[in-house]
Amino acid sequence: MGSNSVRREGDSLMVGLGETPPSTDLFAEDLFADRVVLVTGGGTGIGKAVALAFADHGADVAVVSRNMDHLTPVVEEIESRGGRAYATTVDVREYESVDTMTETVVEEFGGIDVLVNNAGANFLTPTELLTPNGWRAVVGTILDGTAYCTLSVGEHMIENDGGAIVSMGATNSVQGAPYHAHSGAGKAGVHNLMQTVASEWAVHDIRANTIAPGIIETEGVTEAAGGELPEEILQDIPAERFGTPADCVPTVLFLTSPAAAYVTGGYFAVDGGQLLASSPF
Ligand SMILES: CCCCCCCCC/C=C/C(=O)SCCNC(=O)CCNC(=O)[C@H](O)C(C)(C)COP(=O)(O)OP(=O)(O)OC[C@H]1O[C@@H](n2cnc3c(N)ncnc32)[C@H](O)[C@@H]1OP(=O)(O)O
Ligand SMILES: NC(=O)C1=CN([C@@H]2O[C@H](COP(=O)(O)OP(=O)(O)OC[C@H]3O[C@@H](n4cnc5c(N)ncnc54)[C@H](OP(=O)(O)O)[C@@H]3O)[C@@H](O)[C@H]2O)C=CC1
Repeated sequence: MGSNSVRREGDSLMVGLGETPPSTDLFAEDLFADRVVLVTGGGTGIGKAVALAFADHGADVAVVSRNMDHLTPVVEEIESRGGRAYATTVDVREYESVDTMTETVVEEFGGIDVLVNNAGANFLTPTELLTPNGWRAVVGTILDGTAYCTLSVGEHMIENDGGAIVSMGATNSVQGAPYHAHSGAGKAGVHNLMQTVASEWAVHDIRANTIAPGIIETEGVTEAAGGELPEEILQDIPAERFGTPADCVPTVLFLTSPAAAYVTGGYFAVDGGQLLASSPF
């Protein structure tokens, strides 16, 4: 436990910088009962943790991405826990593919109440070596993909009188950093898009927020970083550890639950303090 953690005798939960407890210790079991949740990129990393958590709190969960091999185990895991789940493939860079996905999920579950735009892509490269195709592969996934899913599912939410959207941004969207030209610009676009959607679609009872993970240990980010996350980065993270997918889960659940009924257009860093400037002294 860190020195700034608080624990009273007999408490099971810390309120300082500690390990994030499982969502089942934090939220009501039926928080998302009768709700349908769509998680893009829901077969791996953060998306997988989020999809499983929604199911643990009663939601019917659709997981979508390009590779069914990523999705099937998540469906099986949710079903083995007694939940309802569905998977279909999509390439979020293609609008037609996204629209088919939306129709398929609506047909399967009867609607979509929550959209989690989690599908993402990244690799680190000096900007002068970034090819147009490399730019498109990453920005197409992050920004076009988030926009396409938001437009397609949003149309459905407007018809159905409301919903909640959460998009995965990243801390690199507010602070440029070497080798992040495509990823940082794409994530900045995601943040701005969510603000616009929040302002326009409040009238339709739709909320939209952005979560900005810091560095969350997943296979995806480790590969994007070239195979290893350099330990030196920890010097810039006040929490003194990398994040885990479980650290991101409660913020996603909170923002898409009725507890956040007055929260829209926001930007929520889940980064162990990574965005804070270090002291020059
Ligand atoms: C330090 C800690 C920081 C840590 C970082 C801090 C956090 C940052 C915030 C974000 C973090 C994350 O998103 S982490 C999540 C990362 N997860 C993922 O990336 C999973 C999905 N990724 C993918 O599918 C692939 O990696 C990706 C390349 C993006 C897309 O695959 P595709 O099959 O569509 O594309 P490809 O045909 O392989 O490649 C398309 C073009 O991109 C180029 N390209 C591909 N990989 C390349 C590479 N490593 N370097 C240069 N260029 C590359 C290719 O040469 C092609 O260009 P041409 O040669 O010109 O044709
Ligand atoms: N881990 C980190 O440190 C950080 C992550 N993030 C963001 O969090 C989100 C999850 O990342 P993380 O869990 O780490 O990484 P992963 O690589 O595990 O997740 C990316 C997911 O996106 C899916 N995906 C990629 N391209 C497409 C596409 N074109 N169409 C549909 N699905 C696609 C992948 O599935 P498939 O291959 O089956 O298509 C995969 O499930 C991403 O948006 C990422 O940018 C933000 C900041 C930091």
